[in-house]
Amino acid sequence: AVFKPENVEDFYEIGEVLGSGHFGQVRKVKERTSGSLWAGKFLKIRRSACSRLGLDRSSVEHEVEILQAIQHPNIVALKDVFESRAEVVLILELVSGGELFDFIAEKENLLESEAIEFMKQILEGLKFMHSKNIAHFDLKPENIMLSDKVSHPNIKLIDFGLAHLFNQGEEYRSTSGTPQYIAPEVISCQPLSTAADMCVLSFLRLSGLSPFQGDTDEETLKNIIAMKYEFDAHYFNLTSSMAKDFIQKLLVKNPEMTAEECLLHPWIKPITSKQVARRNRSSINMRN
Ligand SMILES: Cc1ccnnc1
Repeated sequence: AVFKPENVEDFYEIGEVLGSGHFGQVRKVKERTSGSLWAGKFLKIRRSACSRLGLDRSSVEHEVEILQAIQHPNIVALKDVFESRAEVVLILELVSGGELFDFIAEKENLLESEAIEFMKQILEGLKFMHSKNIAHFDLKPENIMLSDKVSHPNIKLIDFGLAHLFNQGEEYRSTSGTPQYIAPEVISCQPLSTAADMCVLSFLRLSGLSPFQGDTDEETLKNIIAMKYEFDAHYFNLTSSMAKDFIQKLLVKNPEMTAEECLLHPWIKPITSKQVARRNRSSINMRN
């Protein structure tokens, strides 16, 4: 893919750092013509095959290809791509509501109705991605952001650096990801699928916890393989049985539900008014 060879600063005024990660930096940028605000993701590109620093260009092309393939209200939008000598800059939709993680952490009790609203939006984004045979593979609280700082923000999935587009019938193995949020099949090197995105998701949303958190990374990985987790009563005593049922159906080696099926689960899509009432009475203890 050819990216714009012009200098990004001719078109955008570079602002404050918003975040940084394995890839490089994300900075707030202002488009000079319109004054509109965006997020510039500055990726260092390897200059030579043997250098370890930076990303190789093909992985950046891959991330661009994936972002161009999925335009959805719950997935960060890609507007433009610039390339200079050693850097590629993705101009992304500015997501300024912070991480869902922090929003949840600040809450004493997250009402199940609030958790469900977040879950629904995440599932809509995942359902759309999975319908295009794309799995995120690095789904964790830091990569689930909120569109803006309002009372009912929209979910935006970001950072598709590890995402993968499945070609028909292709088997894909990867051991990248973040230890405490990795799905079991990733660690046991089984063929991956979009189900990996589903596995840890629900538990996280409800409690802001990684269900398998061990004292060290290998301890955590062992827990995941053993699928050893318990509903720590301290956190889940008030959670409705529907919510627990929802989690139990997902937090298994082969998650029983796809994103699409999750959206139909009674916890998310209540059938009767009684179910709605029961849900609104319960809340979820947040990790304190
Ligand atoms: C960190 C980030 C990424 C994408 N858009 N806005 C902010």
